[in-house]
Amino acid sequence: MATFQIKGGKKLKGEITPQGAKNEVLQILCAVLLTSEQVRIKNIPDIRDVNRLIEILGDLGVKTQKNGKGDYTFQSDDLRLDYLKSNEFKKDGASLRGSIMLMGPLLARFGEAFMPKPGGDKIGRRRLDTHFEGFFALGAKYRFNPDEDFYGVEVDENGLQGAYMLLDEASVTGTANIIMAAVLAKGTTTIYNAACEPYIQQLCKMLNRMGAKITGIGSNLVTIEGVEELGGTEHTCLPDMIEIGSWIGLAAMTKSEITIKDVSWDNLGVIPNVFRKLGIQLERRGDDIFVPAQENYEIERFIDGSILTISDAPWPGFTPDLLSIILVIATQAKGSVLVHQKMFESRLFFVDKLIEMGAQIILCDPHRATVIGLNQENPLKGAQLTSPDIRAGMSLLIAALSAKGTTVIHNIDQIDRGYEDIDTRLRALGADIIRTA
Ligand SMILES: CC(=O)N[C@H]1[C@@H](OP(=O)(O)OP(=O)(O)OC[C@H]2O[C@@H](n3ccc(=O)[nH]c3=O)[C@H](O)[C@@H]2O)O[C@H](CO)[C@@H](O)[C@@H]1O
Ligand SMILES: C=C(OP(=O)(O)O)C(=O)O
Repeated sequence: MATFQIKGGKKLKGEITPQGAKNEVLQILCAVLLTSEQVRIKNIPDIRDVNRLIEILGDLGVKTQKNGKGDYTFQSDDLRLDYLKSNEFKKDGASLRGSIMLMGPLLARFGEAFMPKPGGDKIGRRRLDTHFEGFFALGAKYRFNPDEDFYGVEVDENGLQGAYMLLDEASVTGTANIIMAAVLAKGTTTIYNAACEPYIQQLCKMLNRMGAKITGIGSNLVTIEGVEELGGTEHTCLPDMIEIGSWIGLAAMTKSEITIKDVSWDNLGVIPNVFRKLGIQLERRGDDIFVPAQENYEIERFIDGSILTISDAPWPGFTPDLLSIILVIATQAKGSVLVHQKMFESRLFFVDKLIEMGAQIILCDPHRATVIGLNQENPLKGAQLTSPDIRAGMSLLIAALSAKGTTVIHNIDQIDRGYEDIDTRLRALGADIIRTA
C-alpha cells in the first residue's frame, strides 16, 4: 500500500491554487442524469472519489467526453439501467459516499432507483433517513429485496408529486438528493430545514440554468416548482473550501508564507474568521488569501475571558470537514481551545496519533477534545502513522510537515480520495515529501 515519507520542519513558500470542490462536484455529476442533453462541467478535480463517480456514470451508459483538464461533457441520452442491479455497481457504488445522490435524479427521470450501502469515511454512523423520508414525501415507495441486497425506491404510474416537507436534519447529500428528485415532480415542493452549503447553492443554480424553478437558494427554505423536462447547460465548480482551509492550516503550522489563489472569498462564509480566532493572520488580496509567515499565533478567548470553543454546524455554521485541521493547528498555537465535533462521533480518535507525536490533547469524549498549544516551542516529532479518514489524513500530513524528523503515513489512499496530486503540489511549495508505491 502507498505511503508518504515526509521530512518535516521546512518552511514552505509560494502560491497554490485550490482544486474544484469535491463535495460540489459529486452532486453536479449526479445531476447530469436529469437531462438527455449535453452538460459541460469545468473545474472537476482529478481525485479518486470523483473519478469513480465518472466511471459509474460511464458504466450506466452516460456518454463522457474529456475536453481538457478538469473539463468534461456528459450526455445521458441512452442509459443502461440494468447496470444498477449488477454486482459491479454493488461494488462501485459502495466505494464512495457521493454515489447515493444518483438516486434522486434516477427516481425523477425513470421512476425507480437502486443503491448499495454507500461508502465514504468511517467517521461514525451516517444514516440515510433524510434521503428516504424526502423521497417518500414525494410519493415514492421503499423497495427492498434481500435477494437483491440493494436499497430501492420506486414510484407508481402517477410519478412524483410535489409536497411540503420539514427535514429531520439538514443533511447535505439528503437535501441535494431530494432537490434533484423534486425538480421533475408534478407541482410544488417546499423543503424546510434544507441544507444550504455552497455545494447545494451551486447545484440549484445549475439546475435553474437547465430549466428548473428553484427559489430560496442559500436559505433553509427551498421551493421547487416541478417542470416537465430539463435541458443542457455549462457549469464551473467552485474552489474547494476544505482544501483552502487545509492550506491556511499548513501555512500556520509550518510558519510559511503562502498565497492561496482564486478562493472565491464570497463563498467561504465563517471559515476565514475561525482561523483568525486561532490567531492566524490572513489577508484578502483581491480574490486570493495571503497568509504571512508567522513565528507564533495566539488563540483568542471569548469576550468574557473563557476558553474558546470551535464547533461544527450546518451552513452557515463551520463545516465539520475542517475541524480536524483546526485541531492540528491548535497543537502549536499559544493558548487552549475546545474542539467540539458535534456531527460525527468517530472523527476525533485520530488525536491519539498527534499525542504520539508530542501534542498536548485531552480527548474528553468522542465528540470533544481540549488542545493545549505548544506555542511552536516544542515541535511535534516524526512518527509512523496511518491515515484513518480523508481529513484526519490531511491533518496528519500537516503535522508531519511541521514535525522534527521523518514521518511515514500509511493508507494515503484516504488522502488521495479528496486531494489532487497533493505530494506534487506540496513539493512545488518546497516540502520534502516522497510517495512510495
Ligand atoms: C459527499 C459529501 O458531500 N459529504 C459531506 C456531507 O456528508 P453527508 O451528506 O453524508 O452528511 P449529512 O449532512 O447527512 O450529515 C452529517 C452528520 O451530521 C449529522 N447532522 C447533520 C445535520 C444536522 O442538522 N445535525 C446533525 O447532527 C448527521 O446525523 C450526520 O451524522 O456533509 C457532511 C456534513 O457537512 C460532510 O462532513 C461530508 O463531507
Ligand atoms: C467526510 C467527507 O467525505 P465523504 O462524505 O465523501 O466521506 C469529507 O469530505 O470530509
